[in-house]
Amino acid sequence: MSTSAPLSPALLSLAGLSVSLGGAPVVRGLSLDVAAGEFVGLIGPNGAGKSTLLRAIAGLLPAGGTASFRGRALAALSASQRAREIAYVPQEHEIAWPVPVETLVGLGRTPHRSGFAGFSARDRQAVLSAMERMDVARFADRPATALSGGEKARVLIARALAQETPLFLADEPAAGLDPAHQIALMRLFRDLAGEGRGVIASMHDLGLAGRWCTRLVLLSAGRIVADGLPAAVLTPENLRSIYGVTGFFAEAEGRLVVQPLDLAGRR
Ligand SMILES: Nc1ncnc2c1ncn2[C@@H]1O[C@H](COP(=O)(O)OP(=O)(O)OP(=O)(O)O)[C@@H](O)[C@H]1O
Repeated sequence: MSTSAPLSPALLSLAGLSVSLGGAPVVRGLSLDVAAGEFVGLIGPNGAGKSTLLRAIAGLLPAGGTASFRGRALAALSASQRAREIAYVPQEHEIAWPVPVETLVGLGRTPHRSGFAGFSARDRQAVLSAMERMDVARFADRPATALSGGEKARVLIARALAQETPLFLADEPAAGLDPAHQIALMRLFRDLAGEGRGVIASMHDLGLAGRWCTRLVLLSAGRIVADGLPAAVLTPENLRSIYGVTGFFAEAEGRLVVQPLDLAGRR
């Protein structure tokens, strides 16, 4: 029997993960491995459990089953150990205090700093690089509350990037961004995956998901109903049965183009 190791060992392994909210099961016995180098788009209709799953992986919700990171139980990691491994960008872009953008992005370095030590050259470089990658460096001194919705979203992604974690989780990160910044974000996530990190992002824009993710995981009612290459997941049948829509499918520049067209069953 062959015992050769898999080519890409999993960064994240979920087995039988379950989460209940308000007494109701929302994520139901979900198993999933995500390897370094993958940009996974988590897709599915409203209420499918995407945010709940991301929040459970980030350690913000108690979950049943097992979740491990590079073979270690996530539950055994301290909050700061976990924050050095996994960054999470929430769906809400609320910023409570008028702190300068650079200070807010600098909070992403907290898990790497000890006590009240100042910022190291490495910390400053990580903050600057994250602000540049998210095109917010020109706002560095501006209060983070004095930004547009999309700019705030980019600042919060920059804060998570500054964490420099092997795994990056983002809940609908493309929502509210203009097309150029959406595509720049998709390119960034592909680059992070190319650097050997793992990215899991929930997405409603099936066009972006189909075109840029290396893999799609389709959730419905808390369960995975399809998992694989974008073209294998975004099929006419899955669009109809899971989303209740018809779609236009094509290929451009070697990658999938998907555009939802109408409610299924309408003429
Ligand atoms: N605190 C709560 N108590 C009870 N049910 C909840 C609670 N929070 C969320 N839910 C339910 O859990 C289900 C999954 O919610 P979740 O936010 O994970 O879905 P989602 O796939 O991210 O949806 P969306 O695309 O709308 O963001 C929904 O049916 C939601 O109503």
